[in-house]
Amino acid sequence: MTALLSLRGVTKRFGGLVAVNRMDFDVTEHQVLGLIGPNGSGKSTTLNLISGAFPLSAGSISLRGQPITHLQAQDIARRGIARTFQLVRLLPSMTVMENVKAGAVFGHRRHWGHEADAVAEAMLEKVGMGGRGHMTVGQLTYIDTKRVELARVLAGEPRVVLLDEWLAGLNPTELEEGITLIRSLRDEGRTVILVEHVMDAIRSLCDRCVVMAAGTKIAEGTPTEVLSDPAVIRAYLGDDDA
Ligand SMILES: Nc1ncnc2c1ncn2[C@@H]1O[C@H](COP(=O)(O)OP(=O)(O)OP(=O)(O)O)[C@@H](O)[C@H]1O
Repeated sequence: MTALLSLRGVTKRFGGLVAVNRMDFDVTEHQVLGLIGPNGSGKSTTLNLISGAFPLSAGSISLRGQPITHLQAQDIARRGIARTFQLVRLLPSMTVMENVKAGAVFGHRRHWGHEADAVAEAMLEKVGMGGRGHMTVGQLTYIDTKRVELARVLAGEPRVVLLDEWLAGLNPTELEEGITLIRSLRDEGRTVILVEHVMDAIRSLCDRCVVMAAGTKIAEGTPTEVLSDPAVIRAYLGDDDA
């Protein structure tokens, strides 16, 4: 299958620290790729490189064979790559509806006026926040801020959705709902890259996984393959415990 998104030799240095070291991987259409690894292994930085938040130190990233390596974050979003953040980023002075509409206006497929309203309503409904568009961000619970952030991302109709620990901190019922929601994104044709520590979610959602440790890819395969790989187990447990 042809790659939708490809990373080749992607490297990010912060001073003397190599946070991401020559990462190579492909994601195809309709795929959920799990990007996993211990804390500090470079997963969020990899998402930041894909979404254009940070410039690459070396390597290249392409979307449908077109280089996006040197594009600004807003241009990458316009091409159809959108992300959520580990620490949810919503505009606190705006209502839920206004936040989601911003996603519709500035996303991949731009919607204006009534059309933006309709898209925002539909996305709020999709994430279980229907009818709550009038609320302010300050009134929301933690899980609801996550839902609204996802609605904002989806309102831009991205082809590739980058989820940075979107399932973290959810209770078991919310987790089930979250997993169902992410699965529905793939079913409607989107490609998802999931940075996640919740292994049940990785097992039930991901077609493939890339495992990082200390900035480097140490394994790639199905969740079952990588989670039984001794190098992966060692990376999670540490050498002393393995
Ligand atoms: N803006 C930055 N400036 C300097 N160092 C950074 C920056 N962002 C990340 N790092 C460092 O890069 C390394 C990789 O961090 P990153 O957040 O990508 O890891 P992660 O795998 O997402 O971790 P976690 O699972 O804990 O979120 C860490 O050593 C981190 O301290």
